Formats: sequence, structure tokens, C-alpha cells
Amino acid sequence: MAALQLTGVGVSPGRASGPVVRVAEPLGEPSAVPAPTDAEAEAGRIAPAAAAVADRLNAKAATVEGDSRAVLETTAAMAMDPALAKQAAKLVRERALPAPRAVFEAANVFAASLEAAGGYLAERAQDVRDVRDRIVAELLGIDPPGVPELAGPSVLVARDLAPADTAGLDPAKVLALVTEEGGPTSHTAILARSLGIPAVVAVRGVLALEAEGLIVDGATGSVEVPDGPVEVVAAAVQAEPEWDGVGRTSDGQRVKIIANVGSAEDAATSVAAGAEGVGLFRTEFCYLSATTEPSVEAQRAAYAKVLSPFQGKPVVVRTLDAGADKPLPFLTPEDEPNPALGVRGLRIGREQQGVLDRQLEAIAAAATDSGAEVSVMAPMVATAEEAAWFAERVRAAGLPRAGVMIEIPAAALSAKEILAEVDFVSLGTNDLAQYVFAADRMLGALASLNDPWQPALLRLIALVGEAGIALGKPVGVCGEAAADPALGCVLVGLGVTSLSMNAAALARVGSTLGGVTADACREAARAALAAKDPAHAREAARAALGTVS
Ligand SMILES: C=C(OP(=O)(O)O)C(=O)O
Ligand SMILES: [Mg+2]
Repeated sequence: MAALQLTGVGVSPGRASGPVVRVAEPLGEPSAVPAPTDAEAEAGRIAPAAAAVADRLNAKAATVEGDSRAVLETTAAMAMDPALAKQAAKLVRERALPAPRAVFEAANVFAASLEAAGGYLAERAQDVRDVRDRIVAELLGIDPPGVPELAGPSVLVARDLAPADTAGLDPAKVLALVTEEGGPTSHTAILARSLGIPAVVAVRGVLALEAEGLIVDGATGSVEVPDGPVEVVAAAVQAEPEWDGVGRTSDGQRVKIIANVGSAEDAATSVAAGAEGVGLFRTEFCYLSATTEPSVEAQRAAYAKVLSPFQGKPVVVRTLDAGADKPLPFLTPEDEPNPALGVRGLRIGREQQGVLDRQLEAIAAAATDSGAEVSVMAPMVATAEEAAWFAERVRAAGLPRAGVMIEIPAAALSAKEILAEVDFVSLGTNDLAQYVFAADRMLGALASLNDPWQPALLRLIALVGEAGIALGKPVGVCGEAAADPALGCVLVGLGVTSLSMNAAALARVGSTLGGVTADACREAARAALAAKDPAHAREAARAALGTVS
């Protein structure tokens, strides 16, 4: 029995329970006031705090092996760097700064000089900032920010997680993830699904809970505080429906069922799950923590690793989609008031054409190395002119097929003109919903507006489907909408020719589609378009499809 139950939005299925580990909030800048009354004593606090941080990191290093051990030991050595402590102590004495502020400023100077040096050294700048935050937290007597090293299987509770933090989670240790904020199409949710970690977002009140353990259901969105001690239970592996790996309706209309990937691990899992190819390779996921632009050679190697399992199969590589909740430190402008509406996606490529051209060069080389049938597409395209410009860059790089994402309402409304410029389009329903409803996809409070069953969103998708049929060109969906089996059938009824999703959803979507006719899909689409709200759209579509769950 549950002593207390909260409900959020389930974004990654699976039921698990275990002890809670809380992720500390970002620190922010420590204050430069008040000046210490005894500067010498204040300066003297710095070296012991750094030593305490290093001791803790070394103790953790002793409990793990391999890469994790090496990373922890290197970080501990950085914390012990006498130059940092010395410089910070100097700032306390000369500028009467409190010790946390002095460490913050001294570390920032070190990080900036590493960045200016470029190459390998620049990549260490982020590590210096990590050490900085740990020493500052030690001096302030609070937990260091970010995901703590987990001693055993745990349920992580956070306000929200950055995509880079989520990507680094170990599914063997993280039983489930619960966040107070976050929407169903946020990148944290997308990454949790791809890692197979049960997750519930937008759980109002979870941060205020004092619970030692939680029972989490990532399908229903329920988060329960158990009555007694919590049992450690990992989510059971879900039984997969039968699917022969070929996407088609029961009467033989072909629809490619393909995968969304962001790493070599995703690629391997997707092949094992029967993906016919890749509909979205999010290249920015390879560089969430990179502080400098990776070289063409480094990009070539990284992309080839993801492409190789798909030799002879179609793969759509998306050029860097930096911005909003996926800032890439080397690309994204820092001071935009409204990053989701800012210079992101292809807009950065237009401002920094060299970065785009070098990425295209690396993709072309990786295509040759891997033997995959590579197409390239651009994110965040608004106009036919942008689509034409991108297609021209792609062809100049010697790549045979260029497409663009339709994720801005203006692009959906110009689908015919855009399709005239490119070989295919792919609907990014996550961003399309966010921009149609003016509802931030990362905000749990607006999750219902970001529901992909919203009839207004479906009506825009219908325009794109019609344009694809009129011009005889492929229209894919690679947003999260494609991973919902019933909605996948509706999308096919709207004229969509491929559905791209996380590996775990492939068999369910493939087998559901294989159980319905193309006519039933069209009927379900008509019913959903005419509905007054998402609940009625879902209900009407399911009724038209018959037995689909
Ligand atoms: C697939 C999409 O791209 P991303 O989720 O990476 O923004 C989308 O917006 O639907
Ligand atoms: Mg998008």
C-alpha cells in the first residue's frame, strides 16, 4: 500500500522501486559579499576544502574500475592543483572576496585560458568548472551540483536534468528517474527512453517529499511513497510483440519503420530491434559536452561508428541541432533572451557556414567508410529559401540526398514549396507542437498542450502529408508522435511514408501497423482531424482502427 501518491507524466515505461538519491540544483554564482572579517582565516579555508573534495573523489575512485576510475582520479588531481588554491587565496587577500567567490573567479580564469589554448586543452575547461563547483559547494557546506556517484541501484529525483547529465546515466544503477519539471518531448525524456530507464516528468511536489524510497511507474506516471521500507526492484523487461521487421499495413502499403539514434550504442540496439534504417541521427548528441568544434576527422570517426551497423540501409543524418535545451558550448549564443526562438539549428549553420561545411565533409566521408545509404537533413528550417540553400550545400559536399525537418509552423504551411527544393522532409512533431501551441516542451505544466494527439497539430501535419502526395516525395515523422502505435497509424493515414522512433518502440509500432489496412489508417486520420480535443482524437482513431491499443 502507498502512504502517498503523486502523479506526473509517464515518459519512459517500466515499474521500478528503490532508495531515493536527490540531484542537487545548479549552484549559480557565489556572492562577492560580504567581505570576510578575517581575510587570512578565510583564505586558509580554501586548501582544506580542495583536499576534502579530492579525498572524496579518490575514495569513490577506489570503488569503481576502468574509465570511471580514471575520470574520478583525474578530477581529484585537478582539485588538488596548488595553483588554483593559491590564486583563489590571493583574491581573498587582495580583493576581500569570500572564499567561494574567490575560487569561482580563479577557476574561471583557468578555464578561459584553457579554452583559448584550443584543442585537447580546451576540452579540459569543463573539468575545471566541475572541480570549481565541487570546491565552492564544499566551502558553502552544500551538496555539489549534478548527478552524484551512485553507491547502488537508486531512484533519481531532480528538478530537471540537462541532456548531457541524462546521457551519462548508468541504466544498471538508475532504477528510475523522476523530475519535478520537464515535458514528455524534452530531450531528458527522449534520452531516458533510449536508455530504457523508467521515467516520470512533471511530478509536482516531488522535490518537497522527504521520502527515502519511491515506487515509480513510467507508463502511468504514478510515483508512490511506500508505507514501509522500500524494496529494490528493477523494471521487468517488456515482452515484445511479434514483428518481422518489415513496415507495412496489413494490405501491403509500405511504410518504413526506422530508428532515432544518437550514439553507437543506440545504433546497435536499433539494429537488434529490427530497424530498417535510421530516420533521425541526432549528431548533436555526440557533442553535448564538447567545448570546441570537433575536427573533421573526429566527426568522421564518430559518425562512422553510428552508421556502420546500417551498411546498405538508409540513414538520415541530421546536421547539428544546437540550441534551446541542447546548447553546444562551442556553438550556441550565450546571451539570447529566448533560446527556443533564437539562432539555433540551421540558423547557426547559416551564420557559421564553415561549421556546417566541415560537418557535411565529415558526414560524406563517414558515409563512404560505413557503406550506409546516407541522406542529410537540416533542423529548424522555416522557409523554402533556407531549404534551397541547405540542399545546395549538401550537394556541394557530394552527398546525394538532402532533406529538411518540418518543425516550425511556417515550414508546414510552405510544405509544397519546401518539398520542391529538397528530396524529402521529416516532421519533428516535438518542436512543431511546441511552436504551434507556444508551449515550451520542457515545461511539465504545459505537457497537455504538447500532446501529439492535439487536433491542431494533426491538421498541420495533414498539410505536409498532402504536399508529399502531390509532389510524390517522402514525408517522414521523427518526433515522439511516431512512437505511439495508434498515432503512427493516424500519421500513415495523413500521408506519412516513414515512422522513426526509439528502438524500444519499433516492434510495437511495426506490429500494430501490420494489423490494420491503409483504408483504416485514413479513416482514423479523418476521425482524429475532426475531433475537438486530444482525448476525443485518440478515442475516435482507436475506434476506426478496431483493436489497436
Ligand atoms: C525530432 C525532433 O527533433 P528534436 O527532438 O531533436 O528537437 C522534433 O523536434 O520533433
Ligand atoms: Mg526538433
